[in-house]
Formats: sequence, structure tokens, C-alpha cells
Amino acid sequence: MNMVTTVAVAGASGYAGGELLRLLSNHPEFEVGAVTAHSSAGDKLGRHHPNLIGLAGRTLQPTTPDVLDGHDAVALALPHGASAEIAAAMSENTLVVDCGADHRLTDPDAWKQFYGTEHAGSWPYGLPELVHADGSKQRERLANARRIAVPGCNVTAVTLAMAPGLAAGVIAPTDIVAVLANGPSGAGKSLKTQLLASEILGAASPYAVGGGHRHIPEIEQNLALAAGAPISLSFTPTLVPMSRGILATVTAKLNNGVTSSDARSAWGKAYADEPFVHLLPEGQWPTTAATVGANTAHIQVTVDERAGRLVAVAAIDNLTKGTAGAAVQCMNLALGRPETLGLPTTGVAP
Ligand SMILES: NC(=O)C1=CN([C@@H]2O[C@H](COP(=O)(O)OP(=O)(O)OC[C@H]3O[C@@H](n4cnc5c(N)ncnc54)[C@H](OP(=O)(O)O)[C@@H]3O)[C@@H](O)[C@H]2O)C=CC1
Ligand SMILES: CC(=O)N[C@@H](CCC(=O)OP(=O)(O)O)C(=O)O
Repeated sequence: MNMVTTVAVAGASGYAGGELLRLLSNHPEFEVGAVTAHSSAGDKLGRHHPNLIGLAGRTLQPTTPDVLDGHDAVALALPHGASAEIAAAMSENTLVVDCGADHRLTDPDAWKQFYGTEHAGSWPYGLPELVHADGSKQRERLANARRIAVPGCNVTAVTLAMAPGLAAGVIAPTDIVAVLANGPSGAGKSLKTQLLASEILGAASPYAVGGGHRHIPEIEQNLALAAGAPISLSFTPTLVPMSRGILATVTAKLNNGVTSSDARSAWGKAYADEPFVHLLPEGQWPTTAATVGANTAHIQVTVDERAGRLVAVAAIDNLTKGTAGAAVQCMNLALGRPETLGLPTTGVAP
């Protein structure tokens, strides 16, 4: 049996597409097929991703169903709204993994409110480690899937930070506060004034303050699955001068009678067997640098007794566990490969 799986990457000139190609280049059983782009179609890939030496001579093709068809799997790393039409043109047997938001939300009203367009429908959600209220994990819903919606990067960090405490009932679902430090690569490579080096270097600036960020309904959706009840969330991201990385600090009210060791054991149990999500040894706090280039999430929790709150901190690389690594992890699961195949767990720090 031929074990090599061909994977086309759409949006290959972008940051998420580039990270997909870096990971796929090192995957023992996946082979890079067509690489496509939009305004850069016709360019050599090396012009956009000088790190991808082995693929540098490949030519970027236009992102059309014809070019993407005929692969075992297609990874979409396109702007929001661009995936649905392409995906609809792919055979039902082709695995399509979407790094964009188009198919993440189950509630069409929430989609309309935060994205302003018609909802394209929802796909199985690609966060394998998400623990549900009944103790099951999301990975069980991904085996043999042929359409998978990969989470937003902020969403991954906040969900992994909080879900175990909600599923175990050690924290209240009604008062969750998340503040994040985010590297600008999360915003993609298109030109925006607020992303110029002159704006970012030497500054930390909040954005989408006051409940406007489109990741809020996605986090609420995930954490409600963990809690088995609706949750409420205050979410504030901050742009900071590091290229990659997200550090999410998330706090919630401790339920009555919960001790520090009860709290810690909820996270310990949820992640004990997880290959990519690590509860750090007590007293050691996550740092984004330790996750750069790795498909990992580093997590620490403690109890702030004075405030009566649980504090969880999660660090991820937005481009790896936050999107492209998660996409490859989901492809492994859906195609019956070992979940960890080809995925780095060692970060680059410092
Ligand atoms: N960056 C990150 O950390 C994360 C990104 N994501 C998601 O991944 C997707 C890609 O993001 P990212 O790589 O950061 O974005 P980039 O802006 O870096 O790349 C966008 C890619 O899409 C192509 N493109 C642009 N417009 C169109 C269009 N109308 N039709 C088809 N292709 C188009 C671009 O081609 P060209 O350059 O040739 O114009 C480029 O290849 C987005 O949905 C994003 O939200 C998810 C989680 C984290
Ligand atoms: C720094 C920055 O702007 N980051 C982005 C992260 C985007 C992301 O995670 O992905 P999706 O757009 O696919 O949801 C943001 O906060 O909107």
C-alpha cells in the first residue's frame, strides 16, 4: 500500500501557508503537492519563504479547484470567506483542512454578528485536546473526518488554558477574563499600518478591546462544551514586539471549597497523556520562546487565594500549535496516522 499522502497548500505565500509547508516538508508520510496563491501566483515559492530551501523552486499556482483537485488532502490558509467556495468544489473523499474561520462556528447568528457575511456551515472542530463536559476529548470526533475547521490561534491558547477547570467543575463558567500578548505574525503578512515595525517595536498595544474580537464566540463555543453550560468571557488581546507567539493569561472564579491541589489535579488529569499540551512543573511559568516552532502548548495554573480566582497561563506559537501544526495534527488523525507524526515538540528558545 502506498503510504504517501499528497497535500496541496492553498495560500502558500502567506504566513500560515509557509508554516504548513515547513511542517509538511519534514513529514515522513506526507508529500507537498500543488502550492497556490492569489496576487503572488506565478512567483517562485522561495521569494516568499526563503527558509523553505527544499521547495524554493516551486511555482505558486492560482488558487482554483482545478489546481487543488486530485490530492489526498488540501490545506486552506486563505483569508476568511475565501474557503467555502473552494471546499465545496473538492471531492467528498478529499480531506480538506481549513485554517481560516469559515467553518468553525456552529451558530450562524454568531457568525453573522462577528464576520458580517452568510454562514458557510460548520465542520468538525480541530482542537483534539479540547476536553468536553462528559470527559471525552475532541479528537474522537476527528477520526476519518474529511472536513476539519482548525481553530483560531487566540482561541487555542484560551481554550487549552481553561477547559480542564470547567470540565472538572473547579471554576465558575460565568466570569472568565482573558488578556493576551500576541505577536504580529498572527495578523498575516498583508500590509497594515498598525503592523509596521515602527508601530510595533518598542510598544505594546491592545486591540479589539471591549468585546469586539471575532474569536470571542469561538472561545465561548469551546468553553461551553467543556463546562456543559454557557460561559461568559472578557477577552483583550495586546500586540507585542515578538514575531511569533501568544501568551494568554486567563482567570476565573474558583468554585466554593476548591483547594489549590484540586485545581491543579484537574489540569494534570486532562493533559497527563497529551503529547503536545504540557502542564509545567509547579512554579515554572510558560514563556512563548519555549514553544516557537513546536506544536506545543505550555500551561501553568495556580490559585490566587486573596482574589478567590484561578489563574492559568498558556503559551503557544500562533503559527504552529495555533494553526499549521494543529492542521497537520488533524490530518494525521483524520487519515489514521499517529497523531504526532512529523510534528516537532521541541521549541527554539531563547
Ligand atoms: N497567522 C496566524 O497566526 C494564523 C492564521 N490563521 C488563519 O489562516 C489564514 C491565513 O492567514 P495568514 O497566513 O496569516 O494570512 P496571510 O495574509 O499571510 O496569507 C494569506 C494567503 O491567502 C492568499 N489570498 C489573499 N487573498 C486571497 C483571495 N481573495 N483568494 C484566495 N487567496 C487569497 C494570499 O495570497 P497572495 O499573497 O498571493 O495574495 C496568501 O497566500 C487566515 O484565515 C487566518 O485567519 C489562523 C490562525 C493563526
Ligand atoms: C496579532 C493578530 O492580529 N492576531 C490575530 C490572530 C488571528 C487568528 O488566530 O486567526 P483567525 O483569523 O484565523 O481566526 C487576531 O487577534 O485577530
